[in-house]
Amino acid sequence: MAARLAELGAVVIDSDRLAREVVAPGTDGLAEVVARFGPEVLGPDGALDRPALGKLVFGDDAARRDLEAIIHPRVRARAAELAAAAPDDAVIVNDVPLLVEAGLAGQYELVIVVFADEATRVTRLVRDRGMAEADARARIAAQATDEQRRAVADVSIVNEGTLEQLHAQVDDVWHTRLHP
Ligand SMILES: CC(C)(COP(=O)(O)OP(=O)(O)OC[C@H]1O[C@@H](n2cnc3c(N)ncnc32)[C@H](O)[C@@H]1O)[C@@H](O)C(=O)NCCC(=O)NCCS
Ligand SMILES: Nc1ncnc2c1ncn2[C@@H]1O[C@H](COP(=O)(O)OP(=O)(O)OP(=O)(O)O)[C@@H](O)[C@H]1O
Repeated sequence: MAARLAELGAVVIDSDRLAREVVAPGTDGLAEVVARFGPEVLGPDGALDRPALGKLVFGDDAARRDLEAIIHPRVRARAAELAAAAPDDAVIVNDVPLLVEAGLAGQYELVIVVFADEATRVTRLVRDRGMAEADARARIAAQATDEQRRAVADVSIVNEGTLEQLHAQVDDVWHTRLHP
């Protein structure tokens, strides 16, 4: 979805990418994560061991909230900088997986939610990210429900079919709502 919007000309700000950048080696974000979770969350190369940290936080609400308190303010600050640096006439797309969880829906002019059944999401996480099924389910359990997402959506897209079907829906939103 975000990749297609970028092809159409949007300036995409990817929160997942920023969430990685703010804990890259040498950052104060990484230092805070290590102070909270211990050196066990570092790999031999000194970078964050993401699967290890994922095991700690998906299944432990307090730990996850602590991690979010370190990462989310840094992501928001960096996203604001990137948005401010975009050309005046740019269509800015913020790709925010935790839009509902972080209470950010009110910040944007238009909210597009992409829906897929839980079974489809689990299948994709296992197939495309090599995740164990139990880990995929634990991660989804830490997220908002479809109902909560529907409540904030101005536009709903269903991604249950082919990539071509997804692109057709995205193109339609682009031409009718984002760049009419
Ligand atoms: C726990 C971490 C290290 C696991 O890393 P991993 O490489 O496996 O996942 P990645 O960061 O690529 O996230 C992929 C997806 O997981 C889900 N997810 C990530 N963090 C969370 C969270 N705190 N709560 C619920 N779902 C989450 C989202 O759907 C996201 O798109 C990482 O997800 C993390 O740092 N999470 C906390 C920061 C955060 O909230 N990131 C989300 C975007 S701001
Ligand atoms: N219906 C589909 N059929 C086949 N491939 C798809 C489909 N939808 C998305 N993809 C592909 O899956 C990959 C991930 O898509 P995308 O980044 O939009 O997912 P995402 O939900 O944002 O992932 P994450 O939340 O982990 O960032 C992309 O390479 C995309 O092209």
